[in-house]
Amino acid sequence: MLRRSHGEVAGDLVTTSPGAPLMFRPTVVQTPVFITIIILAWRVLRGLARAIYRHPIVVLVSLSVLTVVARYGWEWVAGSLGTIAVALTGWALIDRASFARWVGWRLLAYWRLVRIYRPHWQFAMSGAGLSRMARGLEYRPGLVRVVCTPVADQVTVKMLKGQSVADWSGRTDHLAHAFGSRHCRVSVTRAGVLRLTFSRRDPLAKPIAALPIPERVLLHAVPVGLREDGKPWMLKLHGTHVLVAGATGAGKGSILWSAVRGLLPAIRAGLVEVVALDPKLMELSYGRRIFRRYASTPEDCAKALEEVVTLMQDRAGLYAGHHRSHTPTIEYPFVLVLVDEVAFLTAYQNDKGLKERVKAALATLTTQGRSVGVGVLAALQDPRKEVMNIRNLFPDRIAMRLDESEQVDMVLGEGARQRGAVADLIPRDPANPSVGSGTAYVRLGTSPQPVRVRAAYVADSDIRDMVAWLTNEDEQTPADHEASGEAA
Ligand SMILES: Nc1ncnc2c1ncn2[C@@H]1O[C@H](COP(=O)(O)OP(=O)(O)OP(=O)(O)O)[C@@H](O)[C@H]1O
Repeated sequence: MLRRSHGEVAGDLVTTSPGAPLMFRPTVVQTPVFITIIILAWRVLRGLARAIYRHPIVVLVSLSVLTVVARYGWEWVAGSLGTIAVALTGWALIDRASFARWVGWRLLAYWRLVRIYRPHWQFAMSGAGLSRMARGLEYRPGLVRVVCTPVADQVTVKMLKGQSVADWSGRTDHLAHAFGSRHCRVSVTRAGVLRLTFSRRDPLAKPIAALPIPERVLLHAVPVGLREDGKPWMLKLHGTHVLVAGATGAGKGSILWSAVRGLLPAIRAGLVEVVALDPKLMELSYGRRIFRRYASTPEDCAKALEEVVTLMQDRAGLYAGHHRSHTPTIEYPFVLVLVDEVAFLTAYQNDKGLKERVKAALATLTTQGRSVGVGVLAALQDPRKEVMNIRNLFPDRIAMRLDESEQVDMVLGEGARQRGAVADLIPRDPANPSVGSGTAYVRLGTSPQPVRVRAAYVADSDIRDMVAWLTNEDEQTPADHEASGEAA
């Protein structure tokens, strides 16, 4: 039987504070030995079951090794392990990619789990203020699993009840340093479960050379660079409008030119037409032969925009009651309006009448152009409302290097900087313009979390090659690209 001895006032405790409460010794319950044994046995069994569930391969291999040792001796085990090592080395040499996918990254993930994440989890959680104390016990978020990709570790975490994503996204700096990484990113996988992405290697550290001209053009996924997870960064151009904001020298030109490069086969096939507005007379003039229409003076830019508005309205009239969306054809191609430094036309323009014409045309295109196959891709240095009051009409926005931290939320929306879009911290080196240039933060359609990306750098020689490729009739006929110029 359980024996109870009652709590009593701890008379031997001395306190100097007059208002101190009385201290009680807790009730002591003496547990019989057999109950203690049952509890211990239950814990051992539960631990074993958990080990088998969590690490079935490790348990299976250990049991197999022990069985072989018991039956045939150590020589057999050494021989088998040697054979397995030779087979794995051969696999790695013959097909590195499949070896990495099935074995390499899994082994690395296990190694990092037991060497880095598990040993440091308790201190990292309490240091970052993400564990909770209740009734003398510490409750920690659960470390569910670790997956390694070529560039990062993805750690799945079960949040404590009552925690929010904001609790975690405000602690990314603490977490990154606790686990020896430079960046940590938080994303939600399902209710109560988060994925922390710790980068091990930065695929965006070095400039990316111009991407190859694609064989097939998908207007909702034009390759323009790389994402921080090492995957291609695809830009949606059809059915949306894109605003690129970045300080001078941020590399806005590389996004504009990478987009044009990715569209080239469809331009050659006549399925896409580009109208380029280049009020600074610098960025786009080099490849003007690629564009259906090129304008540089403010008057000509306003005219070009109004021409596209007319085309858009004609199409809207034709489509009314027949189509609800646009599919590019040679007769009705997708029209991309490319604007370098849009504020030159909408804010810094002296001629008030011209300024209003440009603003009205841009507002009309960005509100009505999407469903009839007209898109706007505009670059801008200063994202403040006074400079660009129609920035919210651009559904997709890209924040390149910005001068002030407040500008990040102006571009990507409220809270984007807090969620990790530190566009104001993109490095710059006046002595080496390629440092950090082309790097940006974007929000992909599937998640509100900003993702770091870098556009490929399209040099002048690449633009020359693009013009030559476009005008070289021998290489491929436009018909070859008709099927590949399919749209969103
Ligand atoms: N993607 C990139 N990768 C590496 N370096 C780049 C990239 N884009 C641009 N650069 C470097 O940065 C310099 C400035 O780029 P760019 O002229 O495109 O900037 P910008 O944002 O258009 O500036 P501005 O608004 O002053 O015209 C380039 O000359 C080049 O050296």
